[in-house]
Amino acid sequence: MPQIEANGTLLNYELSGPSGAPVVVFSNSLGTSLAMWDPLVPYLRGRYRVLRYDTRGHGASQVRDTQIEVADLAEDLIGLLDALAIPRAHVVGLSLGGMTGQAAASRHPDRVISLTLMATAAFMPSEASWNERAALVREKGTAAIVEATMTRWFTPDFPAKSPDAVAPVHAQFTGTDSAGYAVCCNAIGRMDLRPVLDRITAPTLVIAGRDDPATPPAMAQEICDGIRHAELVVLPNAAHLLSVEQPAATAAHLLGFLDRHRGAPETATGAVAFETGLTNRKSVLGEAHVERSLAAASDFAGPWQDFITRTAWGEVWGDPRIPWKTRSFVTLAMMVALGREEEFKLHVRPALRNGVTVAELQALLIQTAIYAGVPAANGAFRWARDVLGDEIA
Ligand SMILES: O=C(O)CC1=CCC(=O)O1
Repeated sequence: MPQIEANGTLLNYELSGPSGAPVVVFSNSLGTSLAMWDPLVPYLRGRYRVLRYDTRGHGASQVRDTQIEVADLAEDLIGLLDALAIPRAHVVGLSLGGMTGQAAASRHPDRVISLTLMATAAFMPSEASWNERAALVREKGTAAIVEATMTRWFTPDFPAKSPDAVAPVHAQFTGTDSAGYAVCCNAIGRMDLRPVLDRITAPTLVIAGRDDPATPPAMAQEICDGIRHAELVVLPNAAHLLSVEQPAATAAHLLGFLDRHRGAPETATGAVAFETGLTNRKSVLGEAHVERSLAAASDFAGPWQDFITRTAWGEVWGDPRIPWKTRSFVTLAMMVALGREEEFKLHVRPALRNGVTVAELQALLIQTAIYAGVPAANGAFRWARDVLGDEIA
């Protein structure tokens, strides 16, 4: 993943999605990385251009062991938009990321199309307790507090029920640099964003986890009360890391909100440059496959590759009115109905990358039996097994 200098700090970031679509920038929580958004991002693929980055001192971004304030983290976010020549974006942040979002939206209202604040607070006392936590982590590392943290971040039954969702978060936490974590704790301890909330003009969605002991719904209500155009959603069966514990519900609220404040015309993309199509094609089908296809194209097939890249991948997959997850469903269903084994197999893994789950794939193939016939569905189950093997057992 690339690094870029933003506000004097090297930030690790990832930018993907149709180049004409509005940008949604995601800011992570304390002790995680941009990978914390993995369960949520597939819901947006193809409909929005997703920018995620590691907060400084986290993930693969630069660690700077100097005193900072939450305002500095906000300037990092704005600096990242500057460095990538993005004039305005939808800003989404969870916990520390939500504090960064509040600070960014109050300091730079003209850069924020909309603001989504998840499991966060404008004020989180006490300073002394944050300084104690910072000192403990400096001395013993994040591993010393990881179990207590996971207890706050997820509802009691979730880790046993969904170990695959919790394991990456656990690893991100223990992999976080001690100094990077500690300076952010000190900044949270000193933070009080309550007096600047009324400077936020962007429409704001605040999402709280009903069972979050770290930033309970009362803190979300306090934010809502301070912002002019804010709406509150309290998610059941969710603690602090609500986008990991309840990705589908979180995505439904987020997408509904973003779509209402989209900030881009709802029109087809029309003629687009080859480069735009190439970006989408690689993003969906994978870089290696696309490079192989282009390299294998002779003088005879070259113009065909060019046509497919510009039209199928630029104009059609690049039209943000239909999310890539939906396009994957439709493509797979059409390939079953037409009996196109090669193209079906090509689209199975991209569909999973676009957020289709194995359970949804199974349901889709059963549905094809109704509309395309039992033999077609029968073949498709075999093709899916050929591609996914043990993964679908
Ligand atoms: O560490 C926690 O449990 C709560 C928290 C505060 C800021 C953040 O990002 O997480």
